[in-house]
Amino acid sequence: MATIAFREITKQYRGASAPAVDSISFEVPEGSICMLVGTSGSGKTTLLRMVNRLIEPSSGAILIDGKNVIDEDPIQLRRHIGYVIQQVGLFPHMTVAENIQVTAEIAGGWNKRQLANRVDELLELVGLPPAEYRKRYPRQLSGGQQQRVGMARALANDPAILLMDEPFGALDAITRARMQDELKRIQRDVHKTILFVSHDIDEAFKLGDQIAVLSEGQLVQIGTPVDLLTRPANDFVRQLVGSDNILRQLQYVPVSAALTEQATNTPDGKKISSDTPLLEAMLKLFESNAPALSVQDKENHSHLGTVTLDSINRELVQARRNNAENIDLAEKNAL
Ligand SMILES: Nc1ncnc2c1ncn2[C@@H]1O[C@H](COP(=O)(O)OP(=O)(O)OP(=O)(O)O)[C@@H](O)[C@H]1O
Repeated sequence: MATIAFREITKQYRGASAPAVDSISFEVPEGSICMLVGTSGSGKTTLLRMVNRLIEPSSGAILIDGKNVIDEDPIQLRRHIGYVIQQVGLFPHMTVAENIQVTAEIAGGWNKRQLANRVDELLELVGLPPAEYRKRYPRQLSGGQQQRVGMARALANDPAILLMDEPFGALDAITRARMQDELKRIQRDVHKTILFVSHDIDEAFKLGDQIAVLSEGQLVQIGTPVDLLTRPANDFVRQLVGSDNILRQLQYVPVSAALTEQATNTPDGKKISSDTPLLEAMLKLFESNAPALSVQDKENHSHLGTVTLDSINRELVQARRNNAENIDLAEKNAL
């Protein structure tokens, strides 16, 4: 596992009037997924590609476990960082197995049997039964299957870091949702530190432990999905993440935000974990016809309070009010 730390990282392309990435600092904790979102041209890909030095920074530092990537040999560095892009880039004349093992072969240190075992293990991991897919050629795969092979190839060397640049951008909505679920499942096993560029805010919410919002080369806000929804730094973030969108609030804000003050037990003992989204709590209240649910700490299961339809409604109204006040404040400040 590895931590990535950006320290005032800047990229000024020659001849450009402003930096593409402008003194950005933040950290991606090891084993977490950080989503990079923002409008087109805001610097997401540039930031991502500076990590494996496909693009050289103009100033600042990128530290991987405290070591500046600039001090590393770029080829060595790339062997330890998986890279997945939209145009998967499989070699058409090589089988699936050959495409996957090529990265491990380049890195060296594997014998034939180990390589074959590794390929099968990775194919299993990405959900392609080895016996069926090992010998196929890329043209015999669907777009989603090619993307799975791309993932397997990126994981072949067991890198601590994965860089993903709109990997699912070219897939239809259903396949994309399936790939997102697969990535979440794989991440539960492999615990990589993942930096993921996305144009799809729902994808960012679904996958991100953190979401970094970029605009014109600057980091506007970084936080958890719920941070961004409930405390957007400005109007740009509010619009981008849809903080006014009630359904999104219900989907992502946890019940712990809507506790009633009285920490009393519910009469029939219906329980719910504190990280359950409001929407799920509402459905459970409707389904069970219970007046309230007991909210339990997601770690130690202690009783934190209760949640009711009223308390959920109160939270939503309060969130709307906060949003309206923030808009007023932003407008006043702009005058
Ligand atoms: N090689 C380059 N030379 C000069 N300018 C570049 C180069 N690559 C990117 N840029 C500029 O840098 C800025 C940031 O580009 P970048 O591709 O990082 O943005 P992005 O947020 O990934 O965009 P998109 O979402 O459209 O892919 C843009 O203004 C782009 O025109």
